[in-house]
Amino acid sequence: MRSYSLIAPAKINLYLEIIGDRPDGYHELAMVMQSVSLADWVDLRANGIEQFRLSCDSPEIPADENNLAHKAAVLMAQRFPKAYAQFGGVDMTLHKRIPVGAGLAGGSTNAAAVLVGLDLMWGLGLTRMELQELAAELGSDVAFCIGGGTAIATGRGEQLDPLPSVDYLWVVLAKYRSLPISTAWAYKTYRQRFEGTYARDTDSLQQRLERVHAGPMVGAIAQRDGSKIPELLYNDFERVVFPDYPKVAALKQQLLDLGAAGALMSGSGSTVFGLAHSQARAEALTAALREQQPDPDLEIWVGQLIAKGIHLAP
Ligand SMILES: C[C@@](CO)(OP(=O)(O)O)[C@H](O)COP(=O)(O)OP(=O)(O)OC[C@H]1O[C@@H](n2ccc(N)nc2=O)[C@H](O)[C@@H]1O
Ligand SMILES: Nc1ncnc2c1ncn2[C@@H]1O[C@H](COP(=O)(O)OP(=O)(O)O)[C@@H](O)[C@H]1O
Repeated sequence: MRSYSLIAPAKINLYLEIIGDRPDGYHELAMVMQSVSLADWVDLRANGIEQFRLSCDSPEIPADENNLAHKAAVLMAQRFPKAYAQFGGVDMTLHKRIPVGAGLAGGSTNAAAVLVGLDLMWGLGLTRMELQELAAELGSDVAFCIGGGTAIATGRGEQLDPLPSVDYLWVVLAKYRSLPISTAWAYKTYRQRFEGTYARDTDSLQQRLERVHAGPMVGAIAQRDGSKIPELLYNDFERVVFPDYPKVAALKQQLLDLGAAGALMSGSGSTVFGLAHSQARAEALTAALREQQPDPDLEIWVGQLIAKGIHLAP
């Protein structure tokens, strides 16, 4: 086929623990990642020339070679030069719905969509594992975005172990448009403020990883215990973001006060999400939040936790 439309879902982190420094300057993580129904659309159209071109409906992100989707296409061309020479490049169109600097992996999921789309277009037949290995070269979260769903993510975030779906839960996502947070800033600040706190932990890294695998959040998901999951949400990044961005902390409290079953900041922020046990409750929560905060700067989406990553548009 000469063109593909792919749906690229955002992610949230149901659990995020920073468990150590790594020699490569990154951080060792123990996370539970979760795809949500809020998604971008990524259109790919073969252009018959050896060039990748990108356009995007959001002025907030680069529409050039700095875009992570463009970087994904260049990586595919480098790895599969024969296919590139045979099929040529693509025109990529990003229809952005996922906010930027939101802790929702908007850039990562666009890059994942380009990897999956070019694999299909060029007939490469790459396995999930091969796609994830390419993805990890582009960013720590890109590998998860390929298959999505619910998964434990360790290492830099690219080592994945699938978990049973929690698609029986609903989510309300809320973010101040004018308040993006840089992932690099969040990690740097965490290191400055808390360096040594994980080093003082007497458990070895292996023991800490095992503890997370055997931890209550993973247990609740494995047992399909939807009532426990909202109580077990956790994110270390709240420790650096909340003191510097009190509006984000207040938003989480507001979601809880309005009856969210649980609430948490996603990734390095600034999105805060609330969980609900039904669509009706999620919509009631959205309406109550909107009524309390008519501020147009506050964007709110209602959605579902979903069991898939990149997929073809219907
Ligand atoms: C925090 C998380 C949680 O899911 O998500 P976001 O809030 O960005 O969505 C991720 O770890 C973000 O992953 P991603 O956005 O792919 O990160 P990268 O591009 O690889 O790295 C961006 C920056 O974060 C730092 N980084 C990233 C991952 C990691 N395990 N340790 C780090 O220290 C890197 O040093 C770099 O400065
Ligand atoms: N396709 C893309 N979509 C979104 N952001 C992108 C993309 N390509 C590059 N970026 C850049 O990545 C940075 C943040 O990315 P994003 O994925 O939105 O944040 P987060 O890591 O918090 O989820 C921004 O500086 C943005 O300009």
